Amino acid sequence: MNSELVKTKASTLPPTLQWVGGIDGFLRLIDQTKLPVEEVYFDCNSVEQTHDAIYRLVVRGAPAIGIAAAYGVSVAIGTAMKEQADARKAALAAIDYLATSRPTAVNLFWALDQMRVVVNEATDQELADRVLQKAKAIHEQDRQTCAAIGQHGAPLLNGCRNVLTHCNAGALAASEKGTALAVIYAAHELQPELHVYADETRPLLQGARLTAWELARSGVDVTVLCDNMAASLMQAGKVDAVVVGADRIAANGDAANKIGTYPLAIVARHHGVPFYVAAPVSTFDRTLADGAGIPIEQRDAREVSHPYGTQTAADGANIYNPAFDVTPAELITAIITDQGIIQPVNAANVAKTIGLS
Ligand SMILES: CSC[C@H]1O[C@H](OP(=O)(O)O)[C@H](O)[C@@H]1O
Repeated sequence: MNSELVKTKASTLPPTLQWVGGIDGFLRLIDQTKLPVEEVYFDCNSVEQTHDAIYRLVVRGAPAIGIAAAYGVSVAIGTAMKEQADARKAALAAIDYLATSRPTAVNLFWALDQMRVVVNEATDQELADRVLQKAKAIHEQDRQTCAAIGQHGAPLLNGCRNVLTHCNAGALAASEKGTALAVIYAAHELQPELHVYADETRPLLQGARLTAWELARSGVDVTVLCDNMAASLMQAGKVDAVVVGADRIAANGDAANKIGTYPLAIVARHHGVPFYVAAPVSTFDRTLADGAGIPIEQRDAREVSHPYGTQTAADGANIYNPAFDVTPAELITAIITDQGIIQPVNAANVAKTIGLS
């Protein structure tokens, strides 16, 4: 996409996900596998299409896949009604099926657990309507959550000129604004000169493709760099802070995020650069004492060996493709949540901020 086209684009972003119609409606997603070159939509008219959209990262990012899965339960009920099948049975089967789409982001399971409660409580007559209303409520709650994360986090970037981020934790990873980018958007409103370095984030390039697209469309000055360039940038004193998202945070503050986050935290600590994680309370997994138990998604080898269909790894080579890594709490300066700032990052402060339940 040429820079002129980007400059003429509206600063508002298209909705990451939206429900179209009533209880017999469908879930419409912007197809993130096509961005930034094509702005096209992927409609989920079945639970299988919803599961596929989550697995293929048509929709991605911890909050967004939770919201998509919630709507996926409504899609399953709509299908059952059309087929005159047992809608409650279909909804419960959809919840179990959608839980198999991706293992790391706890928001997926947090959302599905809430949907299961509604499905079990609703009468037959109110089932379809109540499930859809719950999915919409989770969607709306996330809008508020992202805004709160932005407001809590912006002051931490006071005086920062250059902020580095990894992957995409923006509007495309949530309902709108996102988590790490919500902080950046809020800081940018106060400091229009704020500049962002976006790690391209191999192998799927969420930073180059999605974060740069969001920020450029939103009028935030952004520079894309290869992941292996971040260390020398910090060594040169060109990074004032790092802000990233998270997919699952253990009770002691250990945080799973896109692969490549952990080395970024090490380098940031070595160079005295503040390292912030931004995440809603729904990203915390209270059942895990530390990050050792966080399931790490292993993805298809071809994402590494044949990026975008072009073979780059030699035949006969094995491929290692974990989608996430875990950054220990002691390397995180603060966790920015919708309920406030966790700093220093330890189990006591996590429990105080997110509550124990
Ligand atoms: C706001 S959560 C975003 C989080 O999710 C991304 O992973 P993926 O693109 O595989 O869904 C990445 O870890 C982001 O930080």
